[in-house]
Amino acid sequence: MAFIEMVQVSFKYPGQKKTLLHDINLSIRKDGITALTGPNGTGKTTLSKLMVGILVPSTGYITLKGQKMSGMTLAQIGRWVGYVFQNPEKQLFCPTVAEEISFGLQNLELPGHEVQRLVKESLAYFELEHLAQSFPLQLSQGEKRRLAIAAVLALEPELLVLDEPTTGLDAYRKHLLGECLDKIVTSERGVFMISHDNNFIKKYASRIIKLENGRLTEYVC
Ligand SMILES: Nc1ncnc2c1ncn2[C@@H]1O[C@H](COP(=O)(O)OP(=O)(O)OP(=O)(O)O)[C@@H](O)[C@H]1O
Repeated sequence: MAFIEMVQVSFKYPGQKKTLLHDINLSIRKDGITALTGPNGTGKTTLSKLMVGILVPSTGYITLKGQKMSGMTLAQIGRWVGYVFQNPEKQLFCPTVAEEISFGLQNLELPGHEVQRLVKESLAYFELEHLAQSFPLQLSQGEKRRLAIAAVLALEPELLVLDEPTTGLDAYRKHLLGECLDKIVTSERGVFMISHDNNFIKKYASRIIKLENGRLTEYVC
């Protein structure tokens, strides 16, 4: 069964004349790394926001684990699907880097010592230990992106959706991110990423889809 299924989805922003996405049929399984690419402004971010319930289709419907997403709250969807925004500042809101990672874990009601262990592990993996007590919005762009990814990943979502995750990362950190995505896939979870980074896509994606003029095309890797 597909993890997320988009069926005949079309989308138009309120107040806009033009329909942005037309008759999208897309099945996302919980395996491998799917990359979504395509020209600027074609609606990739919009499509990803529909996939995670932030936006609602104008026509058509989306299912998550076989259930219609329209009947679910964002909190219910968020238990299974993690979303990392294109602009990491949109999701950083805590007073310190360490709290940014612990916030979601505390909401899962894990014991305190387990939260501390997971935060320490995340900080070490994303090389943010020296910034643990810093104010997130004062970090560099690359550090903010690493923190946004770390905070979502710590929650171990079954599907991780990332919008342009390599922006602001140097070659070494892209390599670490790629390894991390590979690890997610080997633990039977899935990754869906929007990216213009062709080298990164070629190296890590197992499936590439392209959005152009509001319609999807699929390429076999
Ligand atoms: N809230 C909104 N209201 C109206 N129009 C919007 C809104 N958000 C995005 N758009 C428009 O929808 C179109 C698609 O935007 P979107 O960000 O989904 O494209 P994208 O393919 O992800 O672009 P990029 O590659 O530049 O990130 C753009 O023309 C954008 O201006």
